[in-house]
Amino acid sequence: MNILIKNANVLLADGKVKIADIAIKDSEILAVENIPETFKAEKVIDGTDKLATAGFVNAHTHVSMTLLRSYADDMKLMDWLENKIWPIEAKMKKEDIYWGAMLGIAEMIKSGTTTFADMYGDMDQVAQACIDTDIRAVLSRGIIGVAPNGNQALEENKILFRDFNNANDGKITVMFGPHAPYTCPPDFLQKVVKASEEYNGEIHIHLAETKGEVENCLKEYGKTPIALMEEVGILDRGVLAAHCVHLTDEDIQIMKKYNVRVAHNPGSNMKLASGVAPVQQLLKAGVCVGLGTDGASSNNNLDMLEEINLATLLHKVNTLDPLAVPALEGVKMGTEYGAKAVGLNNVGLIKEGYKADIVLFDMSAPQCYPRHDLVSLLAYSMNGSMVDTVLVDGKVLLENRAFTTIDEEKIKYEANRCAMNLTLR
Ligand SMILES: CSC[C@H]1O[C@@H](n2cnc3c(O)ncnc32)[C@H](O)[C@@H]1O
Ligand SMILES: [Zn+2]
Repeated sequence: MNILIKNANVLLADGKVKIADIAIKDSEILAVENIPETFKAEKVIDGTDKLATAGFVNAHTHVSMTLLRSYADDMKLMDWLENKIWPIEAKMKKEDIYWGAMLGIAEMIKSGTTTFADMYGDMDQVAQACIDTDIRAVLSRGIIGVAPNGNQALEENKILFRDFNNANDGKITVMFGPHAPYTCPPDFLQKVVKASEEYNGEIHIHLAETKGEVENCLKEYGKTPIALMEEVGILDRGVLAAHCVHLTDEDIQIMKKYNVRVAHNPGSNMKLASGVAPVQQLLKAGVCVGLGTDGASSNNNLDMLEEINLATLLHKVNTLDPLAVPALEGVKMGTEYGAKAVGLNNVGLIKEGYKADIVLFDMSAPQCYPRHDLVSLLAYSMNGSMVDTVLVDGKVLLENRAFTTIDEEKIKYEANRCAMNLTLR
């Protein structure tokens, strides 16, 4: 379908905001500003008083964990995982994964996210939710190598790859998802490397999230998690690494050498008291850093604009440098860099030839005045509930804050029913 977005404040690829039109042909942006006279729109969207940005890329989440939102708070990572999360996840059925994913996807679309990278079990259900909502996603089957079903989980990741890589008109891609070095020992990770070579798939993994993880890794293997991944061959495969909080200077050099892409999760790292990732050093070293929410049980929402805001603030207070992660850098981490981090080259910018994944923010609220600097307003003043219109792959999924294709009330009802049943099992 040909769509014309008219007269919007457009955040352009050079970081400047200009009033412009955007022409969309099928799934792609045909032109920005200089629209060909021959372009005939079948639908016109009025962008007056709206800010148009590329859709946010949530570079690391576990979307079905929306069912566990507010279930276990104020705990450290391993206590949270071992004593609350893993026991209840063991009771989750396919239906729970599906409706948890539908709820999370609805929340993400409504707050401007158009792509997410996910790692969980029963990923065929998450893939189905992506197909039913038409969001873009990079899916991996989370694999706990030390669990009795570790080998089976790896087989399921292969099946996920076969069934869903490039599915839904290319909107779904698949990676391999070994959970972490502390749940996947080196001999198991070598099997993952082999599978990723066989399928030509990249790897999504949690790395160096807590001090305890790094200390244990040094004790057991004499190497940091990053150095261990280099030794095992994981880094040769193309890696999306979640967290990367506790890094040495040598780790950062290794990450740069192998082009490891980072999903920084400031909200989750703060809530689980994991620490502050060295984002300024990573960016300075030329490492690609995107942003993620992590799951809704450690955040506790999937609002990427909040994550952008947290990233811009956290690194200033941590380094005592007001120039740490400026507004535009935060927005790029949530869009352009996030897209690269999850392995998508034509996503994350409003630019000719890029995928038409576009968000229009309603700028009518009092906190959008005065308009000295719209990027500043986006990073420091606005919030996800100002999202008015969302397009993914040139299709309008949200218009006037309402879904065009999915039933929000049904999703909330079913997800709540699943969550309540789950706690009774
Ligand atoms: C095996 S599927 C993925 C697995 O990861 C768990 N998880 C959620 N958040 C985190 C985190 O911050 N660090 C490590 N693991 C996390 C999730 O509950 C699933 O069990
Ligand atoms: Zn995670």
